[in-house]
Amino acid sequence: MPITLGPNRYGKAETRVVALRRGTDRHELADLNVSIALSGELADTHLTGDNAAVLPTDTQKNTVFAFARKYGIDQPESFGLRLAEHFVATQPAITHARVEITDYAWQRVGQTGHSFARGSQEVRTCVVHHDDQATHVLSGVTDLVLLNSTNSEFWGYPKDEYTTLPETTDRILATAVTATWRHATLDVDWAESHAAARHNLVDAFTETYSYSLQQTLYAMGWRVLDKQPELCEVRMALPNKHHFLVDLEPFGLDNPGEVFFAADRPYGLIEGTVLRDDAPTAGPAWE
Ligand SMILES: O=c1[nH]c(=O)c2[nH]c(=O)[nH]c2[nH]1
Repeated sequence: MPITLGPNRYGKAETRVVALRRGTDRHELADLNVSIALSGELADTHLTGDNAAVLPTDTQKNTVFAFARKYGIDQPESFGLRLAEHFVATQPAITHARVEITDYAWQRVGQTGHSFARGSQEVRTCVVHHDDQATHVLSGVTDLVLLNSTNSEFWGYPKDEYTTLPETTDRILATAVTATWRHATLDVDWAESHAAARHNLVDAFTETYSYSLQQTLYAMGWRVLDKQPELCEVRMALPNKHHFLVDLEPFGLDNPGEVFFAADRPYGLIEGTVLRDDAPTAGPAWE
């Protein structure tokens, strides 16, 4: 039976780089987690152990640190593009580079110019795919935790012999947004575009009177695409962070929607894509 090598890629995952700009007393801090995956003509190392085409993952890690020093880290997207283009341009066997970056935001605290605090779990994300055919950039956010304490209903769903969930016309709607959006062009102000997308997601969440988290998901993706012509597709995963009304009757107390049990699992997971009809093809962007 013939057996062949299938798709493969390799690279250094999760290089944690912190870069300080000390130009003035007001330091700039970038804190990234960078994962590189290279692919191309890599059959030999798999089939015979010939490493002539295998730039060590250790070298890839060193390149991240060297580029942080040489070029600084401005936006994760521009740093990712620089790395992806470098590996494809300098390694003859490498035809495709994927660089994934998580950007941990630090907020300034105090008046020193050199003091920072990490607040929420929220992180900024980006993925760059680069080969000689095309370059794709995805940007996003994970763990953006949002809650509406009213303006959410859930009813009208099918009921079978296993259904116990009561219909509700007033509930808490809470989620931790993972959203990723695809850029239709590379001519983008990355910082501005990211801030706008986050803002549009939050606005749509807060302003939508919701009959389901699915409806809210679509409204969020729609708002981003409606306001941002540079983007063509938004993918989201929204866990439904259930808040169950606690029965306080055994204690002789009523509970008019004021005391909840915040369950952490299981949770409903609502996932979906919103995209323009004329979105350019995604190619390997989501791989
Ligand atoms: O917004 C919701 N969508 C669902 O699909 C669902 N299922 C469920 O039990 N509660 C909810 N809420």
